[in-house]
Amino acid sequence: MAFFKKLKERMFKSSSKIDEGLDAIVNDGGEEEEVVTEALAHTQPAPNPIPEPEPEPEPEPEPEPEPEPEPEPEPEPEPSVSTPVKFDVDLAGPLTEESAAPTEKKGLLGRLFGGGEAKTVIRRTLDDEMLEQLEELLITADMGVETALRVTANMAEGRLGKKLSVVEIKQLMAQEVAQIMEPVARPMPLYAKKPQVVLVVGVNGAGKTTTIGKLASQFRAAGKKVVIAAGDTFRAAAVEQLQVWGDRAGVPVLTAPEGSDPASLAFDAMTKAQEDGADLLMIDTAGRLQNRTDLMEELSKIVRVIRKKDPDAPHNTLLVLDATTGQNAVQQVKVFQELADVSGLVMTKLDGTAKGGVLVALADKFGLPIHAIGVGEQIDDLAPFDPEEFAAALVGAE
Ligand SMILES: Nc1nc2c(ncn2[C@@H]2O[C@H](COP(=O)(O)OP(=O)(O)OP(=O)(O)O)[C@@H](O)[C@H]2O)c(=O)[nH]1
Repeated sequence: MAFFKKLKERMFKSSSKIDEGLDAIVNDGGEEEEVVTEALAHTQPAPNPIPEPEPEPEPEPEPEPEPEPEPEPEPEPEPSVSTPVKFDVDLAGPLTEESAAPTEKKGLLGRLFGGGEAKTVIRRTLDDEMLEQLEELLITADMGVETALRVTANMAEGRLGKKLSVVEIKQLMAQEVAQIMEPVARPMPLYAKKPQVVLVVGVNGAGKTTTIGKLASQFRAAGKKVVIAAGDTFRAAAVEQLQVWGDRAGVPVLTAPEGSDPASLAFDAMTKAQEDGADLLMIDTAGRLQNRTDLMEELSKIVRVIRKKDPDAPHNTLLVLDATTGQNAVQQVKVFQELADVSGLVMTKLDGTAKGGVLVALADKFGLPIHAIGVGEQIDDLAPFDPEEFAAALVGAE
């Protein structure tokens, strides 16, 4: 729950983009409606229930053959789902005869008892034009055309012609996004195997080093013994940075001289991790995509070498992606799937970008497990991926 608050704050750029877009869409052709809120319920102006896809069949008042001669006054047929009255009822509790009374009566009653407060909310009828606008908005949030189409089509199912407010659209959107992401939300699997080898791949600057540091710290806090191998031997700065993270996490970092063979370092690290009885060995790698053939050769050599020690290694190949690259991340997944046997994704830098929607596109397109998300540069700014929380933070829903 605490992380959700942080996630919402950090994903402000993505959610405010969607927020502003939704305001413009609903205002364009929407109509003001008056709703009555309970004074003590500090809710959004219009937390009307989202219209259900299928209209509920009206409950037929069954004429019960009562043995006792007690003529019960039957309730009036219910008002339509999207009236302000229903909203009041929902806030007040279960539907009762009194609470199902028409709007004016309820509003008056509310006012008489000092509890009702009239507010206006803008609702727009969901039609093809509005759907197209919603789709465009999601595309600008980097969700990609196909995924944006899928989300809006699911939102529309059984709801065309219904009136929706911004708050309701957000809830609906969050619901559909979460549904797409649910199947891929899986923490990195931990095996009994010692050491479990985690190969970390991704382009330069994606956040590999930072992610390794954060993960190492979390595993260590969970009582795991971790060893890190600074496999990007081509950049002295990368090695130094990893050492800093290792120190922070209290985890040993194995390094090799600049320009030396990363596979040889990986082999040494594997030997050390085995000798030390480490639970996890995390291997950082270079990310120079400019020369794909070299990179592929380098990665496959690392894999070949560590397999001499354990034929099942690496047990996980994590692809780290930078959210600020937006749709470009889609291309990166394709390329790294060719270069390595990617088993899961970590998306970094979801803070400070309006392109968070790309993670939805990745979930939809590749179905690869999403293990964690990064929302800052501090050691505790990496969290397991929770689809509902992510979806709500992305669209700015409660
Ligand atoms: N805002 C933010 N910055 C991040 C996040 N993750 C990493 N960074 C920053 O991104 C920059 C690059 O991160 P690194 O971990 O060095 O990336 P790398 O993939 O190891 O890059 P190379 O060492 O160049 O291969 C650093 O300045 C990090 O502090 C995140 O979740 N949010």
